[in-house]
Amino acid sequence: MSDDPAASEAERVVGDGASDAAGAVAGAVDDGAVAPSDPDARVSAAELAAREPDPTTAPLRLVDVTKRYEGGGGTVTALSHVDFAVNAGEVIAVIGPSGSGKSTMLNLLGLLDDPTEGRVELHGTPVAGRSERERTDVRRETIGFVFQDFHLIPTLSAVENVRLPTAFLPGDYTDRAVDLLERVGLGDRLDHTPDELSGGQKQRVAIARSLINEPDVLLADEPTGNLDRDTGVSVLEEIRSIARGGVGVVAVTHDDLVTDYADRTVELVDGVLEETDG
Ligand SMILES: Nc1ncnc2c1ncn2[C@@H]1O[C@H](COP(=O)(O)OP(=O)(O)OP(=O)(O)O)[C@@H](O)[C@H]1O
Repeated sequence: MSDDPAASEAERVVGDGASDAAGAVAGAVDDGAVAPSDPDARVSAAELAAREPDPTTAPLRLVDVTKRYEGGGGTVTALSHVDFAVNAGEVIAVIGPSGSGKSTMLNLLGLLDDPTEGRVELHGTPVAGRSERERTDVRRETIGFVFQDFHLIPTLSAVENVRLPTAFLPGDYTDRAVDLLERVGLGDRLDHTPDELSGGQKQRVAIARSLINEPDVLLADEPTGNLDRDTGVSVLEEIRSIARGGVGVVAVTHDDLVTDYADRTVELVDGVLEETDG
């Protein structure tokens, strides 16, 4: 971690990995239709991904994961034998009542905590056994984070916020940050600070920032929690478009709007994961 609070915030929420994000994001506008020559066979990329998920290549996967917390009040089983794979191109909503294990699941997917039993796999490779440094690197290279309250640095402009995770890397990522902001419709707000942006615009900046490392998976914690319905819709359209570009998205939510936009919804009930019809 850096002593610079702005850089530390960037490390906390997105890490500093970098490769060519712009190309992937530029390609994320297609809505995923394939096989156009046969309309009856037309199917979205997400449907394809969801239809035949290959666990051995899923970007991120929980395998028979149980998570227990030991505390003053005894043992709490927050997750029980959870199997879950995030496939490229799909948006998955995770719902469930308070205390059902959603945050615990998101922390495990974000490699921020370890399961008590079972394993977390990245592209078929277990995460366990990696050093903290390796884990941090792999998190930065693989996973983007989006939060309900955006986690933007108030003193920095939109461009500076987006390129912040690359602060420790050689080279200048300004052009890429600009590309990403244009991609999310903020090409005319590049120099605005967060307090000069609407809630939806702030979330778009946060989404652009989450993509600067070209992640395979986007983990979103209540991404529409602070947005009105119309703004939520436009942010969800953006998230779905990003997924169609090949990113797997997991959104923990209480918002029915998110489940409307999800390709599938899973529900946690007392730490047990169930697939729903939604
Ligand atoms: N560090 C901890 N120590 C002990 N128990 C914990 C800890 N973190 C979570 N728990 C317990 O694990 C269970 C799952 O918590 P979690 O935060 O994952 O639920 P949640 O579904 O995200 O809830 P909410 O919707 O209210 O945020 C709860 O019973 C909670 O009290």
